[in-house]
Amino acid sequence: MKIVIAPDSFKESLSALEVAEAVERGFRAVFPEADYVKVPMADGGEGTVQSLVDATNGRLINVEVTGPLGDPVPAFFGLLGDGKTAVIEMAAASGLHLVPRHRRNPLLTTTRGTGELLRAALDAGATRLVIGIGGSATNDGGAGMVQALGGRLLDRDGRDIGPGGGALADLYAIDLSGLDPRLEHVCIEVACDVENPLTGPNGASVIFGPQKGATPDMVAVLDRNLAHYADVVERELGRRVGDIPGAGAAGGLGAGLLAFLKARLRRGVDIVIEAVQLAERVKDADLVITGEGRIDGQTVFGKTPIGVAKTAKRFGVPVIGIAGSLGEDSHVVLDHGIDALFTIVPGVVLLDKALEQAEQYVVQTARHIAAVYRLGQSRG
Ligand SMILES: Nc1ncnc2c1ncn2[C@@H]1O[C@H](COP(=O)(O)OP(=O)(O)OP(=O)(O)O)[C@@H](O)[C@H]1O
Ligand SMILES: O=C(O)[C@H](O)CO
Repeated sequence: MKIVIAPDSFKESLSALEVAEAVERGFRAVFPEADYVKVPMADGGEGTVQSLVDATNGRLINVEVTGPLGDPVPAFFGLLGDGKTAVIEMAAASGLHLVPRHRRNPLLTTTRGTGELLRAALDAGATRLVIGIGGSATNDGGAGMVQALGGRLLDRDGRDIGPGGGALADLYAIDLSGLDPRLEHVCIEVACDVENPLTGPNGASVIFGPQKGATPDMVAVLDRNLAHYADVVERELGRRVGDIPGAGAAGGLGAGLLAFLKARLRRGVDIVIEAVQLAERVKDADLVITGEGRIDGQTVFGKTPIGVAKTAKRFGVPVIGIAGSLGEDSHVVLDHGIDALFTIVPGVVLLDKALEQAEQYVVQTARHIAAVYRLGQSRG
């Protein structure tokens, strides 16, 4: 019997590999001889680098880069087992968690560090870049990112504009002649955490500016600046990117990646499914187990368990989902390829305890699931 275990991480408690190992332990108590294939998964969000490194026997590479406010921060990216795919979470370099609340100011914060991570990935020999974007402290449209890669964003006097969403007001011309030439030959795939456009009432500044420290007045300036930025990009490069869903992700980094690096935006879980060759691994499985920290009605919108379930269903393989917690509408996932759903918490416990005990709870739940599965087989 072959069992594929392909969960996402449980945020704040377990990495995807840890979840998979715990499931295997629980199942082994009932099916000691089964063949277990662990495939740590992700959807482009936090934990994607770790999962893909774990799933492909790749390695984490640590690099110091420019943080959102210009101070150096320790960051990382993953070089996957194929030696040519690098995986980057922009938040590792330019994330909101890197800026203390009282210093949050998207007029000033920059994605320069994200560009530096991309450069480090090129230095490591990557020819394919997967970039998960979201959770940013920035609203600069990816301006800092392209500057770090050798692009020049100039004001009317031909000087480089400064960092942050505030300085975009000065942008007058764009010169990409100094852009790192290696970028010509790499394929760049971007997973956005949201589908917002660059500007307007659903744009990056209005929807996500406040969480980054923008006051209502700042939001107005930031939105106007991103609109100006998009106009200059269109005039100078002939690319119109502001309305593409995801352009507004990570403070407009989505737009910057599309405009300057000709990146392709894709659903994160689809990128991961491809990178870990999930179809190949599940096609002859008897059972697939997936899961994530919380499963609810939103899970069907591009989250890992559904991506995994759809892949398994292409081969008619049954799928069981497990979650740290189940939201009210979690049953919706039963219409999207998950055949049965379980939560791991054994009783009424405080969230802190649930997070802390997660590993043990997963083992226990997996053991119960395996027992039910055996029962089904014995009636066979
Ligand atoms: N072991 C656990 N027990 C109970 N609840 C958990 C456990 N682990 C995670 N959760 C709950 O699930 C929430 C969301 O976790 P989840 O892993 O689904 O993240 P997410 O925000 O959907 O991540 P992403 O969108 O990046 O995939 C956590 O904040 C936590 O409240
Ligand atoms: O970084 C952000 O702005 C949000 O996570 C949306 O992408």
